[in-house]
Amino acid sequence: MITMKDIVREGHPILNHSAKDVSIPPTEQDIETLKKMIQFIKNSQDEKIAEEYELRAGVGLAAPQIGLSKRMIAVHFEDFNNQLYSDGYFNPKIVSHSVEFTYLSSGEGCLSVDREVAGYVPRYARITVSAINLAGEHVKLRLRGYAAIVFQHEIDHLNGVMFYDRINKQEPFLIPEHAKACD
Ligand SMILES: OCN(O)CCCc1ccccc1
Ligand code: NI
Repeated sequence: MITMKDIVREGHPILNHSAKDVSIPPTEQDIETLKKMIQFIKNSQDEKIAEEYELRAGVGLAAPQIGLSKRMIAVHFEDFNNQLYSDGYFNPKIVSHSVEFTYLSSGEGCLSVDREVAGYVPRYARITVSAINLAGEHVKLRLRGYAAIVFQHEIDHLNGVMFYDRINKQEPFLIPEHAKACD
């Protein structure tokens, strides 16, 4: 099982590099890895397991965070309408996005960043993501609000981008233009 010792922390170069596409169809090993990533996220949200294994709660995970420079992400969370997102994706790609931006008023954190970084992280308010899910289906996800934010945070990891790279250095709490808080 994946635990915090497997999570790569900022400063490790893999977090600043673009990851490689997974060859399709994914190998048994890629599928196994993605299943373990989903399980880690679920475990991190289970009070007992998280306490027992000292897991930091997360809503998503990208393969570079476990030292694998491959375009794979896992998510497990409910959005503000209680819609559950729980799956793994190979080669997720943002194929279109809104002009409008959104952001979490509480800012963002990251399992690979052991410190608070204050400020708003501007993200597209709506995105369309094409990907291959764990079941091997080509899917097209139309995401908005919190779901759009989580997926952008994870896809950023595949491109070597950390959430704090997007915070306005001069004015961290500057409201981005055409932006509305998502919470
Ligand atoms: O990359 C996964 N991660 O570090 C876990 C937290 C993900 C996250 C996503 C959106 C907003 C806040 C935090
Ligand atoms: Ni992260």
